[in-house]
Amino acid sequence: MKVFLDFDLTLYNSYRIKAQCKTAYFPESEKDVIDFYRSNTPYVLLGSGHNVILSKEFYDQSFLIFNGNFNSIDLNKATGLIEAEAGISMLEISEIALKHGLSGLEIFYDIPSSLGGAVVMNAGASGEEIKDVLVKVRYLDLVDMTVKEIKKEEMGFEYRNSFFQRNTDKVVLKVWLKLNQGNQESIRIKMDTIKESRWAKQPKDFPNAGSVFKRPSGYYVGAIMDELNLKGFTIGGAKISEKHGGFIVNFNNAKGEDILQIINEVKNRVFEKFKIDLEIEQRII
Ligand SMILES: NC(=O)C1=CN([C@@H]2O[C@H](COP(=O)(O)OP(=O)(O)OC[C@H]3O[C@@H](n4cnc5c(N)ncnc54)[C@H](OP(=O)(O)O)[C@@H]3O)[C@@H](O)[C@H]2O)C=CC1
Ligand SMILES: C=C(O[C@H]1[C@H](O)[C@@H](CO)O[C@H](OP(=O)(O)OP(=O)(O)OC[C@H]2O[C@@H](n3ccc(=O)[nH]c3=O)[C@H](O)[C@@H]2O)[C@@H]1NC(C)=O)C(=O)O
Repeated sequence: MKVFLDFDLTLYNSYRIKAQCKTAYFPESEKDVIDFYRSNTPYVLLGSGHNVILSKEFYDQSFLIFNGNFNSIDLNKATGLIEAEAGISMLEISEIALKHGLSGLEIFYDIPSSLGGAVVMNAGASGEEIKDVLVKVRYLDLVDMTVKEIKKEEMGFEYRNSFFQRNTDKVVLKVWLKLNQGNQESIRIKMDTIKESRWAKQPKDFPNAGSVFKRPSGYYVGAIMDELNLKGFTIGGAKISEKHGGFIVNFNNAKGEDILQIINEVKNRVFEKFKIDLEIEQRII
């Protein structure tokens, strides 16, 4: 396992917020992950850092960062079963599925995430979610430091919610997925089409971490921002994207605090006008 002291986290969070941690660990195997939890507390876990707001400039905690490592994968083309470690990126795994003519991960081609992070929050787009292809998960239970397995049916998946979202003392180590035999050309077309439509709608020009809030029942956050005239609303180096109101972008050296202040203001104004209590999707660290 690689270990770094006084580690700069700027390139490890997709908002590109400048922050440092005292120690950063990059595991390469399940043993590395378990060893880390045996010897280090308190801690922060980052998959690929695409769903976090770093609220502090310096962290005393140790960071365990997967960042595309801890990514071994086994694939059985005949059965469509994939067994992969939690650190693999969804981009990599969707490209491997494509190469083997397996369908089911096309939407994840453009969802920046680790496999573990995607399972934790039941990531999805275009009406599909990771739960649709999930079979089971192997995880480290920090309560008794044992490794356990849980089947999809026992994970109580909901929109952007899962057993792991509700139990943050469990660490996803390995994931089993079941894909369908497909046609390589159709898989490629679906991947490209979804990516194209997302790039047309979402801000890709400034660092961001996707949707800030969950969709409130019966509403779209972007449409609410239009109605409240909040697009472009700026605090410090952060602003609500003019392109998609559901995103906050870092356009000029934003601090985590800038993003949190925008969130606060948006929550207040939305509650005032619509009596909706917006729920944050991103993790504040
Ligand atoms: N649809 C879209 O376009 C986008 C979606 N996203 C979503 O955001 C998420 C980003 O994933 P990722 O970048 O990996 O997440 P992050 O690295 O941003 O981690 C976010 C939190 O998830 C938890 N977590 C991550 N990995 C694990 C794991 N292996 N086991 C247990 N908990 C874990 C940790 O919380 P804790 O330790 O507190 O449990 C962590 O603080 C995905 O769900 C992705 O789909 C992000 C951007 C755009
Ligand atoms: C980006 C994420 O996921 C995204 C995912 O990519 C897209 C596409 O499937 O659907 C969700 O966004 P979303 O609810 O904003 O959906 P979109 O399809 O982008 O927009 C919904 C509707 O709002 C309208 N809209 C959008 C933006 C805007 O500024 N104004 C506006 O009116 C659009 O025209 C559309 O009719 C996911 N977000 C959540 C929280 O559910 C993420 O989770 O980080």
